[in-house]
Amino acid sequence: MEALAIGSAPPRPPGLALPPLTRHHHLLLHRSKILAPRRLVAAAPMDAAAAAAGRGGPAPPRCARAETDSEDAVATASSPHSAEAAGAAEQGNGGPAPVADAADVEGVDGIRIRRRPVTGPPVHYVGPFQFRLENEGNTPRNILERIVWDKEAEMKERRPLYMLKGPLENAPPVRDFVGALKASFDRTGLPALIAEVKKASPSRGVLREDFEPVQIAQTYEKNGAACLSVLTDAKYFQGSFDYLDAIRNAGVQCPLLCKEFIVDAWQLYYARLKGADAVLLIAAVLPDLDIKYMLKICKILGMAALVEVHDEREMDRVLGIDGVQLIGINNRNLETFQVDISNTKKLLEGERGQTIAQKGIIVVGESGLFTPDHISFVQNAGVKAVLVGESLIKQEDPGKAIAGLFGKDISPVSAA
Ligand SMILES: O=C(O)c1ccccc1NCC(=O)[C@H](O)[C@H](O)COP(=O)(O)O
Repeated sequence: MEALAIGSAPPRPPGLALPPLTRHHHLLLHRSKILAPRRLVAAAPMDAAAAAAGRGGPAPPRCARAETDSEDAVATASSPHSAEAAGAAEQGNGGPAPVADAADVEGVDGIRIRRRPVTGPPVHYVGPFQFRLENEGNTPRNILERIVWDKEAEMKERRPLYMLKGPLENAPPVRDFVGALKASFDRTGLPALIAEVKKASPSRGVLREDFEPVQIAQTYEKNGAACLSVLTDAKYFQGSFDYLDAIRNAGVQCPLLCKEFIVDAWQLYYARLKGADAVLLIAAVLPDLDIKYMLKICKILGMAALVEVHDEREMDRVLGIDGVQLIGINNRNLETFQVDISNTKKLLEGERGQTIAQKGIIVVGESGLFTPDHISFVQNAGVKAVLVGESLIKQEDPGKAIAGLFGKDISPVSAA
């Protein structure tokens, strides 16, 4: 592993040498006056002194910059190429914030998820209450956007990066995630299994009440999983970063994917620190420059990156990025939650499939795989690996369920 580019002394050591993204400058992008459709969504008692003085109480803490500019709704996006302008805006020396339409953001960066909640119209004060109006600007458009907005808020609470330096030096050695997938495919002739340690999900609620992550990981490994995917998001998936080191410390050898909603390079370092061998980068969430930047950090840390796409546009973006080894095609529609495994086939047809083959990229079919027919279908479409959660985790013994999913025993013992 290359030396980590992390310095040692607070508050921001020169050796930290992280590219600008870690500071997450957020470019003001959207000067929207669109207030409709309006809906009252929140009421909170106003600051008593302010009420007595006949003025509004303190503005909610969210998105402070926007609160100071109450006429403007702002959408923000995080990307290195926006950093310069946003940095100037943050320091108050850049004049008016650059203005662009939310649609332009998608057009330029290709991301579908707005990267920070816009605030919409100002708070209204009525007597001792303050009201916030719900509009398209301050309401997540889908579950992924909601998760990502919460994740960005979560990031504000994180420990500073320099505090990870010491523990990172003692992180367990990285395991070869891509190598394990290839070895499994060569051994079985079937898509390598990334089995997901997943207690709950936004679409299905709690999947397994008696959730013992270590036991589940052990039975997955014993029954032929090549790698494991560990959900670390607490709020929506009831996951935990602690599951990563718990599973490793229990002696499980399968490389581990940290299944997180990554919006900040800090999460990459933390994932490694907790024992991850790979991370998920979601193209709907991350602009190309962020993906490139994060791929570089993954390389420095020795981790693999599974870059996830949902549609042709995201696939084309990702195919334009050098150094991508693994592409995950997610069959779950983010708006409706419906899974349609023909999405995998659609995205691998024609020129895209050829480019993927030429580049030697391994494609992972993700979500909604329940039967041997499903596995055959995505294998015929061109995947070399599958990421499976629900159909295994809901079974009494999730490990034994692997043979049912593949239509045969794929455990290493069966091959011996
Ligand atoms: O699983 C969800 O409900 C979900 C909702 C919003 C964003 C992501 C979501 N899932 C993450 C995944 O990618 C799946 O856990 C993974 O592909 C396994 O899917 P499945 O086999 O269908 O459990």
